[in-house]
Amino acid sequence: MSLKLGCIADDYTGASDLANTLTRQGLRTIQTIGVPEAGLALGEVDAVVVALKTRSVPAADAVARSLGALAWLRGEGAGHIMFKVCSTFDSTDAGNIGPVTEALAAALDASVVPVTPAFPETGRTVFQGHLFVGSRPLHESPLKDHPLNPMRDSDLVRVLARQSAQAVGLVALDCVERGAAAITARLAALGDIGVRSAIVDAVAERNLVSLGEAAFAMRLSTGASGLGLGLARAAVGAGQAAAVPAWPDVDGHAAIIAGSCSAATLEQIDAVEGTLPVARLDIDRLLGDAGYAAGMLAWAAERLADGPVLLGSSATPAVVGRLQSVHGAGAGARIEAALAELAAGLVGLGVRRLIVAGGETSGAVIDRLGVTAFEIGGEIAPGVPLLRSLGGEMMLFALKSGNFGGPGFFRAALGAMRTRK
Ligand SMILES: Nc1ncnc2c1ncn2[C@@H]1O[C@H](COP(=O)(O)OP(=O)(O)O)[C@@H](O)[C@H]1O
Ligand SMILES: O=C(O)[C@@H](O)C(=O)COP(=O)(O)O
Repeated sequence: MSLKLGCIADDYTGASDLANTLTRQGLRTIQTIGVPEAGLALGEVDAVVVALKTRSVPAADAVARSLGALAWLRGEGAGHIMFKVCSTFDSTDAGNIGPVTEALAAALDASVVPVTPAFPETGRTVFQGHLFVGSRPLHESPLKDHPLNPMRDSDLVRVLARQSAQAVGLVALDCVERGAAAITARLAALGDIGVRSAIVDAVAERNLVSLGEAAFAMRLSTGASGLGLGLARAAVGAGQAAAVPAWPDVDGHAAIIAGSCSAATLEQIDAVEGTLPVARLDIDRLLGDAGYAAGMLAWAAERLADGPVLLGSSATPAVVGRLQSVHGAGAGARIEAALAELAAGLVGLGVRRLIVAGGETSGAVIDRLGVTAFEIGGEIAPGVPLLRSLGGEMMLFALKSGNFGGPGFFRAALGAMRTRK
């Protein structure tokens, strides 16, 4: 069976966010972790989201892995390829959104690539090429303090140009409001003057539906879940019922691992403190004391039979800054690895329902646990679905983008996983 849509996501929470959007629009969607091993039975699916952990790796690695995913998706007959990036455009001047978009475009012989991180449902809108998070421009939002990709420029044409070899243009809102044909014409005109990728404004779902119609007729597009909504609408047509599977209960303990330092996650941790056991990890000891993690697992083991526990490295920008100056630029990757070991320890203690906060953190945890693919369940919060692992022992997951979800997210996720306490 040919795929209507083949997607390459630059992190695992982003992949589940997109898979959630496609599923809600009626596309039967599977999320795989990396390029699947030969022999994975895809079943009857319309879309596959290949999750990579390429947002913060060197650009050459991100390009090579993305091209590997592209080759596999083309082998499955994918009609349109979407490169899923963060709705806050998380990246550095060295990449990886520009280099990967250009490499995919070259491989597909695509003309101009439309690019938009707009996702109005979660407050991300793009106007005159400038990205807003809620009412604030990106560079004034909490993303300015991200531990790995601090976002200090809201002008996405400028941001993308700095990481692209070829010219970047803009499809402004006045054109987008005129609909799909106008967008197509503007992209063609930009292509004629040598532009190879273009930021597309979008402030409302209707803009994304128009863009999706224009983009679906092309070979490649780059964006966040809002673009996925538009593409899915073009693929299935409006009004398709979202299929939410009814899954049998999964036995086993429940736990939360938090590695995101985003403002939303910090608030979510505060919200459950006092209602369930919360361990705010001592990062100096986590990175420097070989016995510390075993001690934290013993702490969890004493409590899991009574209900969910949370272990988190999450900290405020001031604390993150101090830890980075003490432990160096590799602190984030080392913390991710330590959290992944803790997650494996928790699974060893019988945890089968696991919530992970943070995109890079989720990548490290899911890789460590060896999960290879997910089915998509009900939506817990915009951009965050319930996931069920495919193959191996069945577990339920929620991989939460650091910035997503309201203060009550963890309770909502535990409820969706049917935990009793
Ligand atoms: N206390 C801390 N100090 C410094 N870095 C941290 C701390 N806790 C977590 N990190 C790192 O910050 C990064 C958070 O990124 P990520 O997990 O993608 O979260 P988000 O979804 O909020 O972007 C990870 O590399 C993580 O290991
Ligand atoms: O598009 C989004 O905002 C998310 O899907 C996403 O990619 C978030 O990344 P993390 O904040 O690193 O989880």
